[in-house]
Amino acid sequence: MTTENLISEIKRKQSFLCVGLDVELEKIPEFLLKEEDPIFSFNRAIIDATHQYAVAYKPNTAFYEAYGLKGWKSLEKTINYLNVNYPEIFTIADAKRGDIGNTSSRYAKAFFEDLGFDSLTVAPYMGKDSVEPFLAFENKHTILLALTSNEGAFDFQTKKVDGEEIYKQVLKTSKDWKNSENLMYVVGATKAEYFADIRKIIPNNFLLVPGVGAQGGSLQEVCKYGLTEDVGLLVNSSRGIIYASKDADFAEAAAREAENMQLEMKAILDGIH
Ligand SMILES: O=C(O)c1cc(=O)[nH]c(=O)n1[C@@H]1O[C@H](COP(=O)(O)O)[C@@H](O)[C@H]1O
Repeated sequence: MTTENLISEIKRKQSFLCVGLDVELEKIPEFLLKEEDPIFSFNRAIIDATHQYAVAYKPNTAFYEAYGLKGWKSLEKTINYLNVNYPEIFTIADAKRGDIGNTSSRYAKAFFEDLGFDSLTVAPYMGKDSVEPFLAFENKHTILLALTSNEGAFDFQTKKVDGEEIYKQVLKTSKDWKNSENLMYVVGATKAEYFADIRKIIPNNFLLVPGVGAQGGSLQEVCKYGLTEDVGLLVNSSRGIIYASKDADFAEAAAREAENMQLEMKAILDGIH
């Protein structure tokens, strides 16, 4: 998907919500366990109920890999379901990959070509030659970890090297990589006070912002400095939406949570235009 398509979908839906599909069998309604593929059945119901409020879905592959071959099948069925039924939706494989060049090329082929995701999360730690193989794919997006939502972000990302924080060096250095127009960045919602500085370095790139909902980040705070003219944000919530209820009404409950977030987003967008 092109960035222009993503932006027009955000404007059409008045939403920059990304729903995280982080599925654990222990957390889904018990009656679904009788289905042939409970994870896919759960995802299909969540997607059907929430798609009008969301512009993106983000399965984190850990939750599928944890169930071996069966889990990978559920992931494949989920991305196919999205691509066939909701081609206007932006899809994110959250797998946090990145390795030496020829290995990164294989990861890129797996997620962009074989599975058909629009984007993939990638760790910047191994540098330019580990990320450029992902950037080589046209109309596919590489979402580089910049400043993550967890406590451990302070172990390395905010440390200064040669007078500048490492996360800022990630933002600045990656701008010079080949096909850097295909870059988006992860910035945690729990780090809202950093958004103003981040926008000084990358005024226009899309940011994937996890950490609202279960991790306690604030949508309002993120938007204060994170929004751009083209919105420029995809705000993710996983557990806060998909586990709103463990009963028969789980999909309706998820839809209510997604709608609440969409309405809050619409109000913010109305306020700035
Ligand atoms: O790359 C991510 O999506 C990510 C980066 C980050 O800094 N923090 C973070 O929580 N995530 C992911 O975003 C999702 C957050 O889920 P909830 O806390 O349940 O909304 C999980 O899939 C995390 O792996």
